[in-house]
Amino acid sequence: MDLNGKVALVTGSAQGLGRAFVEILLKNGAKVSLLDVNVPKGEELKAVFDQTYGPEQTIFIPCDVTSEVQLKDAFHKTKEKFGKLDIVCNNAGIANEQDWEKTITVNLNGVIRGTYLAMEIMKQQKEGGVIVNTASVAGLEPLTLMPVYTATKHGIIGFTRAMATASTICKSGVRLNALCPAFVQTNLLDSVIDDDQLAGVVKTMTIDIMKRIGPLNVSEVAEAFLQLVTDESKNGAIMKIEKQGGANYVQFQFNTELKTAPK
Ligand SMILES: NC(=O)C1=CN([C@@H]2O[C@H](COP(=O)(O)OP(=O)(O)OC[C@H]3O[C@@H](n4cnc5c(N)ncnc54)[C@H](O)[C@@H]3O)[C@@H](O)[C@H]2O)C=CC1
Ligand SMILES: CCC(=O)/C=C/C=C\C[C@@H](O)/C=C/C=C/C=C\[C@@H](O)CCCC(=O)O
Repeated sequence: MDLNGKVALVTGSAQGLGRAFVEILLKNGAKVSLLDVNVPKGEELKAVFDQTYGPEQTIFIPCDVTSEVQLKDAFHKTKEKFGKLDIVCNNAGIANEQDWEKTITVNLNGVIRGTYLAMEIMKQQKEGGVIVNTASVAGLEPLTLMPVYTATKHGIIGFTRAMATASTICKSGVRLNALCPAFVQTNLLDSVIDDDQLAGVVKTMTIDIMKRIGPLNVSEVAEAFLQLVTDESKNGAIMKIEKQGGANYVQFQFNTELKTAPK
């Protein structure tokens, strides 16, 4: 997929991975709708992008992905402003095991709602579209310290794979993928490490692991994101990216017996 003239929407785009995803989309010629609950940071970033890419290439929409009204409105405003929607990245996420219900509503409900809103628009477009949901390695292997965060990321992967299969069966023209980074140097990672609520011995163990495998930087993950967005042959693929191992597609074991029609 050539990104020139394409229209994208990224949630959680005011900083961290979301900001990096927006930047690589802009660099490749796309117009981008930035959604974030952090309005000052979002407006500040919009001003930066206006300088580099011109005011017409982006729009910033204050949006809390846990609000159905706000998310619907943001998708509507994006379609109204740019006329179409080709790429959606449901990226907004938090790691808060104390307020675990909020973690579920942001990380899982927000991705599910964003996916459905994107499908509604894209399936009516001749050119379809692509949805990339930001999961995590924690969606493939549990994080001892963050069981609820782990559950949300496992949920994103299962949901995305199911939607991708349904999209193929219905010939909707929409591709769906999930991106699973290992540790990435962002505010989220810093907040987890600095969280003194986390258990001592397990925290030390996990931080040792983090130091050993090394955090990725956001631009490394953004390159993997771009690969998923532009490769039109990969509907349903789940991509894992680690500091040492780089980016690889995850192989899942299918129980073929489950796939045969009932006797
Ligand atoms: N940092 C890491 O080690 C990894 C992060 N991830 C995932 O990447 C995604 C982005 O995380 P980071 O860039 O690391 O975090 P970050 O904290 O640097 O950025 C997250 C952005 O999402 C926004 N946000 C949070 N709640 C929101 C809500 N309810 N509505 C709208 N926006 C909201 C924040 O304001 C912030 O701008 C998350 O889904 C996270 O789970 C996945 C693997 C590793
Ligand atoms: C306190 C340490 C921690 O859990 C940090 C989490 C930070 C970011 C969120 C997440 O998206 C990153 C996950 C990265 C996982 C990488 C490798 C895992 O296999 C480590 C498993 C460590 C464990 O058993 O807890």
